[in-house]
Amino acid sequence: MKTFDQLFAQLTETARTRPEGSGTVARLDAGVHSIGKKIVEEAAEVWMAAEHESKEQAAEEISQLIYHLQVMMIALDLDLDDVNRYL
Ligand SMILES: N=c1c2ncn([C@@H]3O[C@H](COP(=O)(O)OP(=O)(O)OP(=O)(O)O)[C@@H](O)[C@H]3O)c2ncn1[C@@H]1O[C@H](COP(=O)(O)O)[C@@H](O)[C@H]1O
Repeated sequence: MKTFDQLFAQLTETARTRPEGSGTVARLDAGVHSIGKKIVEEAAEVWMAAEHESKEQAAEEISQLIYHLQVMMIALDLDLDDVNRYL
């Protein structure tokens, strides 16, 4: 289990060190267009799970959406403060 900030720190480090086999590195290399499509897909899965599936499944889909949003943040070279200032 990890928090939002801990995941962001991990993904930032992954982007810096580029370990072999990392899905995050592959997503970053695929670029903003590809990451954006994945965000839209995961957002739809959150919606469907919220309406038609269990709370547990909705929570899992929400976690995946958060992951892809963080990948987009890193692709755009945004850090947590860049986003937090609008919360
Ligand atoms: N939290 C996540 C996470 N959430 C979602 N995903 C990815 O997003 C996909 C979303 O699931 P889908 O049901 O859409 O699966 P899919 O249709 O097969 O997706 P595609 O792989 O085809 O895009 C998952 O299969 C993962 O590839 C994640 N990948 C990684 N993480 C975290 O990121 C860390 C670093 O990951 P790596 O870079 O892969 O080492 C990991 O330790 C995890 O903690």
